[in-house]
Amino acid sequence: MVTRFSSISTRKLSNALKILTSDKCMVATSDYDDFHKTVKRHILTNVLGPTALKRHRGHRDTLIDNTSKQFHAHVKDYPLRAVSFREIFESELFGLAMKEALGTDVESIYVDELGTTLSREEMFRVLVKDPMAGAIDVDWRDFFPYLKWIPNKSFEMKIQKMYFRREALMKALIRKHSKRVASSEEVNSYLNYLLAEAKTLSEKQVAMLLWEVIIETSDTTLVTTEWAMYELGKNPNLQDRLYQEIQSVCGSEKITEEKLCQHPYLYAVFHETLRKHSPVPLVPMRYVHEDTQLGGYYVPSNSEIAINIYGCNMDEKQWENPEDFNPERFFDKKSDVMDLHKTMAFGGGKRVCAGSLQAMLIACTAIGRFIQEFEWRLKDGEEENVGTLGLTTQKLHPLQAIIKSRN
Ligand code: HEM
Repeated sequence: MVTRFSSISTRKLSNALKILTSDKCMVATSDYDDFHKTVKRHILTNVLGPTALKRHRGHRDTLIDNTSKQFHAHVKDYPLRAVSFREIFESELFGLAMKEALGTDVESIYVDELGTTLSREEMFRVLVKDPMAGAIDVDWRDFFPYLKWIPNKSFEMKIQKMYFRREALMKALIRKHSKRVASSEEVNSYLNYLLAEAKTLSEKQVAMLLWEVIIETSDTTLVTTEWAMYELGKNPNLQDRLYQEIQSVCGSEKITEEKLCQHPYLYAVFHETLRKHSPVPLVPMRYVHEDTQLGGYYVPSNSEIAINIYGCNMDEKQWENPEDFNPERFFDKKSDVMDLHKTMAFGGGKRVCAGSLQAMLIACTAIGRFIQEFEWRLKDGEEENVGTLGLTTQKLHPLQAIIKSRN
């Protein structure tokens, strides 16, 4: 399975397929070689570390403003019709991802290898939707390893085609935007940084690193924010409590990233969403280099073990009534903006998620703004729609909510 994709990010994805479910929370030696250290440094320096996040602040504000504008337009045009939250927010997140990776949102592009022009929607499918679906696509031979010799041509061709299209598109995007860099337009992007600072990387590696930012920015933050809005739409009391907090801190001003630290209840909603709907339910396999004793277990060297985040976050011994959505369990007036690891949602250790701060900034500001400006109620029948789909715990049925402008 690992050979279906060959990237840092898809290593993460494909590893997750070799699932070893366990009701124990296990942590062991993770694979952490020089290449991995270097690329993690690059992504933190240019995209996800605190200084880089300051540089991309304008893009995040645009994302929230654009989403809010579209919700207002929806309320004006169709006050009684449910809004499709995902359609709007997903597209704005993709725009942010493209700006961080390439310096600009891209409306369409001609791809030589495919002999066609791809629209923004098609790019989203090739770069985000298809790889997420492909990562969990089932090859029946995985269940019967002794039948591996039987060809499964249609499956292999599907995966290869997906891979080819993604590579071709990334190549086209890089070619086009490298020209802008060469013509010395002032562009603040990961592509510029990699071309200038990471000269030892191959073209393929640059494409992989850029794609990693695009897929990761577009998916998990959407999953978290959509589940939070579902829970708040379902629980008017929790929604009111959050609204009161925002009103008392912000009054008539809009909630911003600077003000987040004055909103302990908003943080509590965020953490509780990560606990109950952990977007990445399984952390990539850890490779054990040495014989190890761990939580009373003997773990021999050369084994691979998985961490079941969902299991940890829904463990009855750790959490009272784990099925309940109850932000109170995280409510702490002294809560710290950096306190992102109250749940296991971002993994842990050297391989801990590099994008946790960005995810927190976007999800909390978005949840805060959407509650500040609208009252949310689930569309009839929506409450039962709690199924998930995919490698991350994306809502199977995109959230449908009736929203009412508060002013
Ligand atoms: C709520 C949102 C998110 C959740 C729950 C999440 C969760 C995770 C988890 C569980 C891991 C594996 C950690 C481990 O192995 O211990 C991971 C890795 C990673 N995440 Fe996130 N993530 C989120 C958002 C993001 C965003 C927005 C980005 C950036 C664009 C990002 C970039 C990464 C990267 C680069 C890694 C690999 C780190 C490494 O291998 O050292 N994540 N994430």
